[in-house]
Amino acid sequence: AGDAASSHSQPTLPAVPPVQAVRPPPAAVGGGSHSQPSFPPRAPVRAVPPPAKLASTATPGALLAAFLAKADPSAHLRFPLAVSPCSHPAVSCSADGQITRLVLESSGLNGTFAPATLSRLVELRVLSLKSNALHGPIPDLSPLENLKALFLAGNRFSGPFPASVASLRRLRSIDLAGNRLSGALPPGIEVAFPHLTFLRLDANHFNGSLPAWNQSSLKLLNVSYNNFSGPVPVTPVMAQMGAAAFAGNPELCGEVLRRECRGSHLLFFHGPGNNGSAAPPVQSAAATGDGPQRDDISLPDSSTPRSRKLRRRAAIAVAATAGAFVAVLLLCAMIAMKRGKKRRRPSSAAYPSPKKSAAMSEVSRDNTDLGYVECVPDEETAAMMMPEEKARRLERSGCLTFCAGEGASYSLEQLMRASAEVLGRGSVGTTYKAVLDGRLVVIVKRLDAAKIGAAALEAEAFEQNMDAVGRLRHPNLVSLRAFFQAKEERLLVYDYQPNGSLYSLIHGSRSSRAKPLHWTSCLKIAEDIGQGLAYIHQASRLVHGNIKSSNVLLGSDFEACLTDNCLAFLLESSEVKDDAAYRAPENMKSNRRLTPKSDIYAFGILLLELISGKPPLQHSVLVATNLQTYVQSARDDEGVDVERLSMIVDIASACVRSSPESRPTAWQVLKMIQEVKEADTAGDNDSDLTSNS
Ligand SMILES: Nc1ncnc2c1ncn2[C@@H]1O[C@H](COP(=O)(O)OP(=O)(O)OP(=O)(O)O)[C@@H](O)[C@H]1O
Repeated sequence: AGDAASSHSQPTLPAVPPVQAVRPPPAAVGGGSHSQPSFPPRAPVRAVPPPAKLASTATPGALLAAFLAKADPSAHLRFPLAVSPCSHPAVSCSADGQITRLVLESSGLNGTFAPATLSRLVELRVLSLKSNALHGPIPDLSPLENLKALFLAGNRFSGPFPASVASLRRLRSIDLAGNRLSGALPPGIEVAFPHLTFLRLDANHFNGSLPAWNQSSLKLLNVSYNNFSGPVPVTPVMAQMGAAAFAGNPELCGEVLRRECRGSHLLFFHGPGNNGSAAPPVQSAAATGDGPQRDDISLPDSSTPRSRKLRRRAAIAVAATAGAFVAVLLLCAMIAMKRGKKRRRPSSAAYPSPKKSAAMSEVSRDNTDLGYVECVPDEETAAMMMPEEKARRLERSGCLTFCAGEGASYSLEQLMRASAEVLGRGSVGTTYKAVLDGRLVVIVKRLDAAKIGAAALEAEAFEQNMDAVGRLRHPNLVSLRAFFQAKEERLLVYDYQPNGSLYSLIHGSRSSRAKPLHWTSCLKIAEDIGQGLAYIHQASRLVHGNIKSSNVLLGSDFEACLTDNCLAFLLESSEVKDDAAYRAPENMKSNRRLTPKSDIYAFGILLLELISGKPPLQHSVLVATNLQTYVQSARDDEGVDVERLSMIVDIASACVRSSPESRPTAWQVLKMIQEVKEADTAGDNDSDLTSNS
């Protein structure tokens, strides 16, 4: 139990049940069985000797009582100390009755942490006193040599980083966030914990320089909102954490923060050899053969010093991205998930108990009407655990939202370990393929603020838009599963579509003289896209805004699915750059005022591309082209029924009319395509179905 609970992810800590008025049995003082079923309502809850008088052979129960006497002076936590503490769910014990785990989170402890009390529970593996109001210094904990997880976050502890903690070499998880600890970190702390996986020191008053942590085991580090100064050491591990891990320290500088240090050069990590750890595995799509092989996603050639430098920067940037992603997720792990859109915390606890989190996830899994599960916005939590001026500095921050009807289908730990691979860079950001625990594959789109208007990234607007997009569920749409919103991060998580894009299918591996796709495949794909588009327009009254062959992906059954759905709002204030061929004439100059009729125009262009196998036609070329001849000449070796082919060309022609008002609706387009398809299926010309196979 100790090992499991010592992992860095909060939910592994056992739940603390609601505090009940539990009273000891009349004759159970000093003993008691582990399976004591109930306690008669009599006798005082605690009769505790002061710590100074504790015998060196004091029992675990007596030590715990001594701790509670100071930590809970009003004795509102009615802990059944007269019997063995092992019977309490907050406590785990070894076979010989030694306490190995003590979790007293959000328990209203508002006194001090008395020395020589819990620190004498030498078999402790896990100690969590999170989200109380304990004050004063953290006492000497050096006897706790077996301790693996120490969670003291969200209290009011003051004084320096406890030197005794630095002597606990078995520690893997340390969370001291949200206290009033101050001063410099003890020298050598970067090598004090060989197995460290999780270290949170954020929202304290620490100062001095940052140590160069570089344990390959370290998955989360957060020192934000302190007063650290000087360069952030660019070890591979620290570079992975991303800028958010160091934010809120005005005097910090260096490459990781993209802030030049006064009087010195920016720091760069100069490759393996500096303790040897490597950045997370990131490959270009071209390297793996997965996704379109486009020039713009490859890193610079490494043959020149400049390109090596660029490559290094790119690697650090990608590593930082992955780190930021992980940091955002872990930040969310510290925060309770709440049902629905409720925003205010009902309790004053800075952190939820693991039990609450687990219960929330259960609810969200079971309740598909829920819409989505939302984290408590970070600043609210921060406001409860941080001094006011820090709370003011902390704007809206990390929040994970699962979309319509989704429970958390992957754990934070899985996400933390996910490896990321760049698939490409599109109009709104960079797309990654992330593999969780080597099994679950998701697509993560990291939005690029430089490509997107600031207005679209405004937190409320972004959330509203993504909420609407996240509700779209249709077999021909790639589902948005979750989105993340942090101060400087916007991440979208989609289902992974394993069979590439329609762009690759039509143009990718084919030579310029290759034939277009099989006629029946064309009809099926056209119908699929039409279904997805009609759903968007009709069911949600949204606009797709970016219909093109690279935004049609093929699912596991080769069904065509529209992706990047309804992200037009992200591009409203950006310049029109790419894919002009799909742009309706009325939208040529501006991304504003995209309408369903803009989508219909793009669909018409896509339809022509699909059935001709040729690149999309620019509007100027289109108006001067006889589309019937254009398409028929592309398919003249197929023996496709000319009448049906001409019907599809007619549908496309209607879609690309110059006047938006004269274009059909998505439902009309779909219906017309289905009529052609039905005629084809029931048709008299079976040879159509075997041509071009
Ligand atoms: N859900 C997904 N499943 C599998 N591959 C995907 C998924 N989403 C995107 N991709 C792949 O990632 C590549 C990059 O996608 P991205 O959306 O960033 O660029 P794009 O589609 O070329 O441009 P734009 O952003 O303008 O739509 C795509 O070419 C596609 O092959």
